[in-house]
Amino acid sequence: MEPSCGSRGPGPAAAAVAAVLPAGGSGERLGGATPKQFCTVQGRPLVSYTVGAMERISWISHIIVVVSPENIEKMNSIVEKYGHKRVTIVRGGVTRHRSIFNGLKVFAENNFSNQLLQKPEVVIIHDAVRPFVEEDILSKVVMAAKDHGAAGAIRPLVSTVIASAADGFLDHSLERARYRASEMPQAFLFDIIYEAYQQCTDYDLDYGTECLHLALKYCKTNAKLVEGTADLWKVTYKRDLYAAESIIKGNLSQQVCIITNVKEDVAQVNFLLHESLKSRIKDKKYAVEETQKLVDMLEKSNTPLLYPVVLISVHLDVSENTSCSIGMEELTRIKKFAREVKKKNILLYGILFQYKDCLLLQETVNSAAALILALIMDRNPELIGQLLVA
Ligand SMILES: Nc1ccn([C@@H]2O[C@H](COP(=O)(O)OP(=O)(O)OP(=O)(O)O)[C@@H](O)[C@H]2O)c(=O)n1
Ligand SMILES: O=P(O)(O)OC[C@@H](O)[C@@H](O)[C@@H](O)CO
Repeated sequence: MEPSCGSRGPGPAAAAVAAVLPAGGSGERLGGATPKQFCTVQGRPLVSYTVGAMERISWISHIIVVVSPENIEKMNSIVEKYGHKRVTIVRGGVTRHRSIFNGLKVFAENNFSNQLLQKPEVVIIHDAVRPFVEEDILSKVVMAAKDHGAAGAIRPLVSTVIASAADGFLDHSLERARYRASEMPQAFLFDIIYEAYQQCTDYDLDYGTECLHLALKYCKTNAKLVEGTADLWKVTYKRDLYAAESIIKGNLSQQVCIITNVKEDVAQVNFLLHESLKSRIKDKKYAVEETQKLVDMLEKSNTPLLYPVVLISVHLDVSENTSCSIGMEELTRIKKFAREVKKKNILLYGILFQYKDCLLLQETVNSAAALILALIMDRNPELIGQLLVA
């Protein structure tokens, strides 16, 4: 008997779109005691970036994060600390498919979680360890799922796929151009993917890796394949975590608020420094503020600091004499202050800008700008409170 795999169109009770993020794995291939979805990048768990990416999309009505039973409390604290909304945490299973199935049940079975959420028309399934997902690809797979029942992001293969014979020698290889790597996000009409999971065998649940396959096998639904972007990759090995950190730092370093003090005698230096920085930073805002006042502002703002905030205090030494005008007492004060604000997730660095010879001003400005960019990019907590000489 043909399984009833739900209608192609949205049911009357259908809400908009929901997302299920499987985050219940142990991350064996990455190694270490902490499952990769909870490994921190810039002090923030990887899963929080992925949840944040989904939250930024207003038409995703609900986000289901599926975690193993022993990590439910940890996930609850992440949701609270980073102010995540529209999130429901669900108990995972021993395999990825079982976790995803559990995530879907929250929309269909009363007794599965303490709240039955309105069934979505379309459900996105996206690995929680794929943090770099943008609205464009999500919109494409959702629209394709609405039209075709299922859709998934794909990417060109980097390596050729080969088949090994029982004796461990090459049996045959596949013509790489005819194949693609199945990535995430994927999207399905809820009724189709839920029916597929209800129909599938334990073997599928325990050994399968492809949701699109379940929709085809059990609901005769050929998923629409959507070309994805290069940053949809999954954090699997340690190198992937380093790559994720580098990308996140790079993104953060393009958002800079340049604070300068207001004293007239340094207006020229401020202007030149801004000019030198603005050619190298995409998304910059300017403000004039004293460092302490800025720290107080950050402290009083009740929005959680999702990332370490980099503050760079530029100390101008315009004295005529050759020796440095900043003594050990001031250096110690700066270091102490930096340690204090570090507890508030603020990384404070110092730049000593010695402006003695106007002929060298532009050179010194460029050196200061290069140091500032390096500090913003590197965000090394070991350098806080140090005074680097431009
Ligand atoms: N029982 C499982 C296994 C995996 N996943 C999730 O499915 C996604 C992709 O799976 P994978 O990369 O294989 O994660 P792990 O199983 O944790 O990795 P490994 O195979 O290296 O242990 C991850 O977000 C992972 O947390 C899950 O929700 N439940
Ligand atoms: O196989 P793993 O459990 O490592 O990761 C899951 C991936 O297979 C899956 O996310 C994509 O291939 C799309 O199905």
